Amino acid sequence: MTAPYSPVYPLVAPGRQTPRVLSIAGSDPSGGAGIQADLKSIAAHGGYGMAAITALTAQNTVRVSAVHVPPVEFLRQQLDAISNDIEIDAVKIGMLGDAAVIDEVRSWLEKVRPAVVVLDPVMVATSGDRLLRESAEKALRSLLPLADLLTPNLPELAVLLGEPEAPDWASALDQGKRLAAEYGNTVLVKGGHLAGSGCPDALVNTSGLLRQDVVEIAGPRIDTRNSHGTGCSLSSALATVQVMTGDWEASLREVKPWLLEALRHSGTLDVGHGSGPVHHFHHQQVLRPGDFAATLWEQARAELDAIHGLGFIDGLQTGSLPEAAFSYYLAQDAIYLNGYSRVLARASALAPTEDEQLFWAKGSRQCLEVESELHRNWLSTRDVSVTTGPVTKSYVDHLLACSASGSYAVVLAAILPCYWLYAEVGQQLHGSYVEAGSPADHAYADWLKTYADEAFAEATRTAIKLTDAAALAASPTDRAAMVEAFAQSCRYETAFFDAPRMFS
Ligand SMILES: Nc1ncnc2c1ncn2[C@@H]1O[C@H](COP(=O)(O)OP(=O)(O)OP(=O)(O)O)[C@@H](O)[C@H]1O
Ligand SMILES: Cc1ncc(COP(=O)(O)O)c(N)n1
Repeated sequence: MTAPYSPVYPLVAPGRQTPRVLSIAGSDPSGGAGIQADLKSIAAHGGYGMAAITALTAQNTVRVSAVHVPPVEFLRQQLDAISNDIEIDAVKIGMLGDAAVIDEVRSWLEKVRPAVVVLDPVMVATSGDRLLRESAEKALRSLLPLADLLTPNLPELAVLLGEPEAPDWASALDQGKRLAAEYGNTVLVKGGHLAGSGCPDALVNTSGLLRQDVVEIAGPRIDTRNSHGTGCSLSSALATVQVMTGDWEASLREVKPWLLEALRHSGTLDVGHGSGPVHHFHHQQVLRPGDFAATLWEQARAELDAIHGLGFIDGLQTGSLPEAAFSYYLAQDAIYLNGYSRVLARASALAPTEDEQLFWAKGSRQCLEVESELHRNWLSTRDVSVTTGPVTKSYVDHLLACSASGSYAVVLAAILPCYWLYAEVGQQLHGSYVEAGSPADHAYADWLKTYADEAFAEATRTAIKLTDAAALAASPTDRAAMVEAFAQSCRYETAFFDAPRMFS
């Protein structure tokens, strides 16, 4: 008899695609903590969120002004309504309020036995207001054995052990080990309440469930006061991801970087005057027209500062630039324009509309016209080498590589700095020449006059607009490649202006 076929490697990833996650917690009407944070966090990790409300709070980012705990019979009705109909993959428990609520949740857990239970033993809000009656702390301890993962912050860890709060990370880990051993589950020790530049978290389990008793995951401390709801968001995210990975360490490794970004982007939400919420959906931000160009401009501006600090630009402005340096620059520019023209032609070939196709084709043609103009009017009268310089070669190679392997959007991002930085530098140089009274005896007067070309400024505005529009239509991966291609071209622009320094 042949053995039933079983694949060597699972063809389908383990775990559910859309975990059904229930939050049993309090309501925060300001949306930063409690069930509101849990539902956002569950959704942000691809779960289907549900919520049974234990308590209603009146709170905002500054304080909790009132707490109302509805009759526990109603909590039982909520929990039964859910579990009588829906299979629950994971439960996250947050604010419980009082001992009667705890007892109700315990008897429901004993009956339903969900596969994943994460208990965040919420006691005191970030604002300092109590969310669990002191008299209920003993009852809370009786709930701990029913959880797979406990996520106390340092003051809560201390209360659960009946000890003073850990003064440092080493003692916190020690307390975590004792709590894990006492209740036979995994404890997440969180570094949020400690000082220092790092903010570590550690999973602790003393019964061999993890690869070692303490698995620490380091992380930076984000400089923000917006930490309202981090504990809620973290515990519900872990419950969700655990259904998919079945491994606490893998889950924490996925969730922690997300939480860090959620903290980093919290300021953009601009919610409240106190400790604001984190940005749960920072990774799904909608890009509006102009946003991407604004991001690129931040990079370009930094590069412009570098360009304006170059001896070449100063020499061109004052007229003190050695003739040999200027000639070298012109010769390299002519070589560059030939390669650049080919890349613009590639953009034209990839363009999604006829207008765009025409725009880039026109640009490509103009490059060749400017190249021959450089030879006719400037280079024919000078004794200058026509060898391709190293910077010119690298810059053109970078552009050709982007045009060979990149999408339309990436090609545009690589092309753009030549328009944008050149237009900005040109405007500035021309402006200071005019400000100085347009001196006719300036060594580079004829050249500086060419910089005031409004047609080129207009073409630059169009190139920026088209790149921004291409970014809106691009995938996040392509957008990241655009940023990289743009940054690289910016660096080459600076290097290009700096290359003639060997003649100075
Ligand atoms: N400033 C910060 N920078 C980076 N991570 C942080 C910061 N503050 C908190 N965290 C992280 O947020 C999570 C929650 O940690 P914390 O110790 O603040 O728990 P908590 O007090 O239960 O949260 P809450 O503020 O919601 O009550 C942990 O993963 C912690 O590392
Ligand atoms: C309903 C509810 N649940 C939990 C918290 C704790 O969150 P934080 O400590 O960030 O205030 C809260 N403030 N409100």
